[in-house]
Amino acid sequence: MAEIFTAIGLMSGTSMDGIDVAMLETDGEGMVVRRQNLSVPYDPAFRDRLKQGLEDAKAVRDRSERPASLAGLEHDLTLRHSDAVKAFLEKNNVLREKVDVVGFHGQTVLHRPDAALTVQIGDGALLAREIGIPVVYDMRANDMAHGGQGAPLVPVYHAALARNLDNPLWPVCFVNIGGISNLTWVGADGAIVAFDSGPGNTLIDQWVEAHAGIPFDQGGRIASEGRVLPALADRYLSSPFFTDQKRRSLDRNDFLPPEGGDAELSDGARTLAYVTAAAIFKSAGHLEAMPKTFVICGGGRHNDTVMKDLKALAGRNDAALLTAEQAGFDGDAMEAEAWAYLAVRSLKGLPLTFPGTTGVKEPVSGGVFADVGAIRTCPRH
Ligand SMILES: Nc1ncnc2c1ncn2[C@@H]1O[C@H](COP(=O)(O)OP(=O)(O)OP(=O)(O)O)[C@@H](O)[C@H]1O
Ligand SMILES: CC(=O)N[C@H]1[C@@H]2OC[C@@H](O2)[C@@H](O)[C@@H]1O[C@H](C)C(=O)O
Repeated sequence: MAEIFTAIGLMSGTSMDGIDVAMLETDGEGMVVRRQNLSVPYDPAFRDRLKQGLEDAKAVRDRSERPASLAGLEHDLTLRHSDAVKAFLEKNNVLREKVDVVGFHGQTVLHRPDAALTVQIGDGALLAREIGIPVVYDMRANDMAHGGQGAPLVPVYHAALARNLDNPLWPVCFVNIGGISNLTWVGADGAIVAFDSGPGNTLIDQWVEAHAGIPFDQGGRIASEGRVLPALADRYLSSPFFTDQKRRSLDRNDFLPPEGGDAELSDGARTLAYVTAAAIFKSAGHLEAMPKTFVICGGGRHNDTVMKDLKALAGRNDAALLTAEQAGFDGDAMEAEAWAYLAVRSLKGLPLTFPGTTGVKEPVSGGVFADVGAIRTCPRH
């Protein structure tokens, strides 16, 4: 019988809104039992420190470099993850001895696939010592070392979930609308193709923060009062990203928010909501066959204006559109669950990425293993 692991995943995504914690029992292959999850938001002051960290990271040329400001941030970020794990265990009455491994994403502060450079801050050894559970971290580096773009990594988990769908119309496409959006196409035979599909919530967040002083457009309400400005939408949708066959992953700063004079508040939010939805379908146009079922995950599915546009675009493509919950999943916990799943695959030496996901030359595993007392590269890579 395949070995079953209890794993916790930790995700701090490009939106920098907080830490998602989720637990799974899994063999790292087809068997996935989803357990509890918890979201721990960052306070505004820490979000500001993370944003500054992205600025400081622009000077980094080697992924192990930590200018003084980043070293301190990495330390504090790691302790926040440790607190999040402890809060999760306590809230759910889970003994730490019952958890075999923690998958730790850390925070991406720089992602330049064109320069084979991706930097996630997060000290796996410190985390393992703090929580007393082995940690697998730094899961993007080995992919890049083998010619991949280091992202997206969630697709292999999406593919495992796709196998649990009741009677879907194939091909199925999982869409994660986080700070950046990414999609995973799964064929009826289990084949996967994946890539980042364009800007997600980050532009909307940046726009409403700059012009209304709020972190995001709750429910897409501000957007619902505006109208789409075609010239502004086109400025984003005509980006070379959408025609570049090689570019599969994006950095948070690859798309920048509009200037203040480009629109008033609600028209800007409305236009960016449309851009978020349209970018997904524009990118899906590169797939060998348009999906028949879309499963929408990530924080962007809470934006009703984005969802309205997505439904209209799916309708025009004769596709069904489901939220993660309608498909039987948890759209907020999915990335954290994926990091739990990836940690188990890493322990087993199974591939995390494939030529069809990150563009890596051949399927590769990855991750660094930090035992409660020592660090080593994961076994069997
Ligand atoms: N109720 C809501 N209404 C509108 N938007 C929301 C709502 N809740 C969350 N969001 C959006 O979702 C974002 C967070 O999404 P999510 O947690 O999926 O991103 P992430 O994991 O940080 O990003 P990525 O997947 O790019 O790493 C918020 O910044 C916000 O824009
Ligand atoms: C470098 C990096 O952190 N990329 C993130 C980001 O956020 C969404 C998209 O861009 C995706 O490529 C990736 O995260 C998800 C979890 C992934 O690797 O699958």
